[in-house]
Amino acid sequence: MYHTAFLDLPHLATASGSVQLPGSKSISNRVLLLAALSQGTTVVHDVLDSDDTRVMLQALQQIGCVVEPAAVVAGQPLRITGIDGFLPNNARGQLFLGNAGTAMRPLTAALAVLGGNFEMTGVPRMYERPIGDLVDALRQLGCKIDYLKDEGFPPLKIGQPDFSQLGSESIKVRGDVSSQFLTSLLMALPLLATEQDITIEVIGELISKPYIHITLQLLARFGIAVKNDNWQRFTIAAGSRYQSPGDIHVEADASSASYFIALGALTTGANGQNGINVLGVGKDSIQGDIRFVEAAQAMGAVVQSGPNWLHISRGTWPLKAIDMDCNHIPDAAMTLGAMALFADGTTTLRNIASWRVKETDRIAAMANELRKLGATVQEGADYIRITPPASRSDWTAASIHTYDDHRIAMCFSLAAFNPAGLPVRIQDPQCVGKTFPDYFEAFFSVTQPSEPAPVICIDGPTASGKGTIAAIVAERLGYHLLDSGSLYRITGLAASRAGIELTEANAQAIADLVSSKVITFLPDQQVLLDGDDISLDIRTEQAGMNASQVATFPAVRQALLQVQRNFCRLPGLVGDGRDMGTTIFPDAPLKVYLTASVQCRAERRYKQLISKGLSANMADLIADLEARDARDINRAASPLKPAQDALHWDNSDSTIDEAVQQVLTWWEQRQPFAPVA
Ligand SMILES: O=C(O)C1=C[C@@H](OP(=O)(O)O)[C@@H](O)[C@H](O)C1
Ligand SMILES: C=C(OP(=O)(O)O)C(=O)O
Repeated sequence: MYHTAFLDLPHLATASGSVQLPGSKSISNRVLLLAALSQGTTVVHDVLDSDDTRVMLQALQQIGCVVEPAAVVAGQPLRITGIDGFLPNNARGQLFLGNAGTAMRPLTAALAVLGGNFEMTGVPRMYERPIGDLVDALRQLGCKIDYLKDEGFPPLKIGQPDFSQLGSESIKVRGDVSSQFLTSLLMALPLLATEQDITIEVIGELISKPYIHITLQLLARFGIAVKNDNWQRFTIAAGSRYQSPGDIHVEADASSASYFIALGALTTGANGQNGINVLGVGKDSIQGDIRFVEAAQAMGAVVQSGPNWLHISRGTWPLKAIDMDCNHIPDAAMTLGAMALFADGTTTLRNIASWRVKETDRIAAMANELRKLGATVQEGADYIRITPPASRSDWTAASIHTYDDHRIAMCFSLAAFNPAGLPVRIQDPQCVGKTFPDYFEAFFSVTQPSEPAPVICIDGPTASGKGTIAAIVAERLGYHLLDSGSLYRITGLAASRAGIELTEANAQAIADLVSSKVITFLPDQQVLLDGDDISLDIRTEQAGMNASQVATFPAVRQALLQVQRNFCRLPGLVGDGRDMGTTIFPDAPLKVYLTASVQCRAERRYKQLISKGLSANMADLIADLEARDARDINRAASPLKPAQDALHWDNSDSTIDEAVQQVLTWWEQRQPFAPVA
């Protein structure tokens, strides 16, 4: 996940390949709660690991469930041992539910029926998301729920219910603000339907109906039968008791699939590959958002599908504008808003009033951000109408505000395929953590830029501070990092570990070996070789000697040129070394040449050595640095010298922060985004 303040997506040209999507949020949080209420242990496979499921899991542990392991571990199932319909004595506490509607609402209903003493809290936006219709319905039953702040909104306080007046009348709930209220009752009321049937009656139009279908399907898996009379009355049979199904598998998230379905519809592939494969969810999905496929087809996408896969490629181009009632796909419909940027006319998305009470006011947010890109947008209480920029020159480079809404961030990544060749800035990219923490990594794994990904070169003499500064700049921008100075050490180490003798005769074998390795530079000078931490191993004296040996082999030098260029990947690269700007990336858009006086560099080295408890002598250090500079400057291959177009920074009297800030300012000056006010 990217934790940067913003993430710049360079202009993108093509997309192809496969993405395995993470688990469905809606299924994960339902399954976790149902397993928690059940008798027995449920083994949950492929559960989503994200902010929304983390708050649910934490809350379930607080109410007395045993969860093993305590948090999701990739590739491992979760074992949940339920409370079998009863809270432990004296169950109480404060539950933090972030901004997860699928945690706040269903847990409120379940705990209000079970009768614990709980405070239900969340992030500030959660306190603006309605819950009054659910509270009203639960109060009809005899549940005790108080508002701790504003009437009709969390935070809430749940107390002991009194079911003595419970009669045979149906429980009424409004269905036109959020279907999650009905879902919450459907999951909580089996706990009460031991002696008698319980009927829920929906008042007003039921929105987001397919989510009720998910709820009913999963209730059935946990042994609860519900009679559905035309989506108006739902009857839970007397004698209900939650029973674990044993193993249960969470399919991939159909709403998350929408971004990749759109990607397939928008793009052509590169290198003869065509289209995007989405793995983990397919035509048999129980999730309503799978019907986004039909909407994408209506706009021109060509989609093939199997039980748990989809293949999407571009069909009609430009896309066809549509006019669609999107009530059944409220989340995925936002992706249609982004696709509308590429349509041949005006697209209207209707019956989406619920957008206004989700992570943010999504109608207003989509309208604002689409306008920034050059679209003409009209919004109403429950619709949005989008006309794409009239021509290429009407597109503008936009810095997209994301309103702490994962879907805004994900939707607007698609704008990087604009016909105007413009990059797109996504602010606060970590908001995708709500449902798809690795969204941008997945996105970059199947997209290709129109120009090589941007590179910032930071060259300079030894001990000028370039390594530290490059690492911080890379971290701030979310870019990859290349510490080219350590590549010969890494090559020498890789060869010795593979048992290859470091001789000229083996030069090609060494070159092939290093080309096949995955080398990763992390901040704080950590280096990984195929995932193994080799940071210390490459710093030994032996590693230094091996490095000088392999550095004399032309085949190795040639291979390393390509290895270094391969670091230039989305979203961008910061490379530090001596010949980044002159030889390796001569076309880089920013080249910095960092210097510092010999005296100053020697002092830094001195302090470094002393702080590690090593002995040091200033005169020797100065002599060493001077000799090293002379060697670097005078060597025949790629000598140390500033590129002609490099910007110079003398680091003798500046702090690391100042140098980092300078590089970032130079970089920002090259971006077309309007400065953030
Ligand atoms: O039940 C669910 O899992 C959901 C229902 C929908 O909400 P509304 O019913 O409020 O539209 C949807 O937007 C949300 O992301 C998940
Ligand atoms: C509306 C959403 O979330 P929540 O489950 O919090 O309602 C969403 O994921 O788009």
